[in-house]
Amino acid sequence: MSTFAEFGLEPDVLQAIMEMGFEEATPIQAKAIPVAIAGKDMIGQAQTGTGKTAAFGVPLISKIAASEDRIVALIMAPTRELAIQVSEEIEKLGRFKGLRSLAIYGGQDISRQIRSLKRKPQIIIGTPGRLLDHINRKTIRLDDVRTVVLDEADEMLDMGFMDDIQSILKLVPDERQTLLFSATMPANIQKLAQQFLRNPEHIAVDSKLLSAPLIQQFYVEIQERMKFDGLCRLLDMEPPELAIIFGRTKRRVAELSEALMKRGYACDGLHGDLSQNQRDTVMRKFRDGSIDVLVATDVAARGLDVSGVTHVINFDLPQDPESYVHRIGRTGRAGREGTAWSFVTARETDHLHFIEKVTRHRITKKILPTLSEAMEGKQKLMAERIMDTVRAEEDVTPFKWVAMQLLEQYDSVQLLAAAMKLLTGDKKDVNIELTPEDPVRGKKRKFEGNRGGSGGGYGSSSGRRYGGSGGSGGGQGAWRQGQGRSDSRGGSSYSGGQRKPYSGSSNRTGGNSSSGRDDGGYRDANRGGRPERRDDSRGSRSQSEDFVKI
Ligand SMILES: Nc1ncnc2c1ncn2[C@@H]1O[C@H](COP(=O)(O)OP(=O)(O)OP(=O)(O)O)[C@@H](O)[C@H]1O
Ligand SMILES: [Mg+2]
Repeated sequence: MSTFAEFGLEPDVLQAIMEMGFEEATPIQAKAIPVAIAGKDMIGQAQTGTGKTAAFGVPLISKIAASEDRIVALIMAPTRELAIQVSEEIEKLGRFKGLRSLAIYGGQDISRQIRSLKRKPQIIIGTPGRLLDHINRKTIRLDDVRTVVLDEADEMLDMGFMDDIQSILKLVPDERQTLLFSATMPANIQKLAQQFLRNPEHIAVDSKLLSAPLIQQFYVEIQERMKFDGLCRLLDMEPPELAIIFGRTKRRVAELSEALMKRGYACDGLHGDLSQNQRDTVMRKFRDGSIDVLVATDVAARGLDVSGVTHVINFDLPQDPESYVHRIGRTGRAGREGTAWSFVTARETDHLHFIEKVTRHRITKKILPTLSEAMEGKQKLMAERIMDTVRAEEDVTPFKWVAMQLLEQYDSVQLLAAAMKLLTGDKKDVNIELTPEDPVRGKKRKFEGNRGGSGGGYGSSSGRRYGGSGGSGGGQGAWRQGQGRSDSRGGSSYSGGQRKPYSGSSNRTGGNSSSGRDDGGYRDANRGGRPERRDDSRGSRSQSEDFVKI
């Protein structure tokens, strides 16, 4: 099973899939779509970045009639950014059917959402806190819901949404289909599944491998106070196309992004203390390439799909192995390659080995690049940019006269070197001091990973590897995105990153996550700093278009 046509989808849905540039189904899609179309409950597990959204999105869209004027499908996701992203994918999938969907999340003006609800969307994609808010206000009724999807269900539980999810699910008729998706399935998910899924089919791809071959994983042993300079060296040596740097706490993220800006990097921070407007702006800047470095708490660890992320750097090690997998899974998506670096202090080496053990992946130790290696990397990049401009025969006429004058007076090498120094925006002399973080202390718990599949059991799936040697259905795991989705962002300043065209083989998986996130209430997973606050429901507005006709 490899092409979407084989699922017997209606032409409107097939056309949408083609326009999105999907040529072949990914392995999880190949397995999950027929089961979901058959109406069965399902627990779907596959590595990060392998198309789980469409795996539930395609069957969901297929089942809804455009004439429907009630809410018939409900998708729950842990964070606002994820709710928005999933709703965008659902919107694309349903475009030609003329369905309506609406993202409902905290931090956005509720009366605006209420107005949008009057347009009778058939599909709601929401974070649990705000959903419950609407249910209590009777602005959302779930009486007609026939399909429920829990995306990143383990994370929602981790964030303390169990009660909210239970309250919501109790209001959905029993005669429904429930689908649960994540890259990782820790033990607590079983509880939820037992309670709310009926004879679920366990669909897993490569469940034995929690590793991610398309993501190169490295770690550096480093002292806490050396981390910042180490980070700058890494960014200089291997200039990313886009990079996400994870910090443990909101304070950490705020300090770090400010420090990087001071040193001349195009970066911004994302954490739960920002208003929805600010969060939207940061994400937009990252997606369109006006910044290349996003510093974030775990609010960005789950599900976020930004094409062109070549590097993930764990400035602070995450608390859970699952979180590690989800974090690094922000790169190496849709068959592309990526690189993950983790900073590990001496007292955290045991924790790193625990992560290695759970993810069953060796993380290679590396030594930080020296100052001159880092400088060389940066200079190479500058040279490339200059050469690109020359090769592209860009019009530099207005600069030529002054250039000639300068060349008459000064040595050409001296001149070019000075110009490059200016171009690199090097601000190494800016003094930066970050508040130190305590070393991470792993939760003492037994990891159940994704081996906990009851019944059908995840392990029983043959663990077919797609791409590489294994091939998926049509061979060589050739699923990839065509032109339908932009994967190069115009105007991005970097070209030195190592984004490579899709090359197949990929296996990865994830776990749950730790620190701060979204949605309602508080959550204390951030040691050594203020915990990230979840702030779903009440609050500011968002400028993003929240209602999409699909
Ligand atoms: N069949 C396909 N062919 C090519 N690209 C695809 C296909 N299906 C999905 N994609 C793309 O792959 C990327 C990752 O998809 P998605 O976000 O659904 O992954 P995921 O499995 O949910 O990852 P995560 O575990 O991080 O949430 C997206 O950009 C999506 O558009
Ligand atoms: Mg996902």
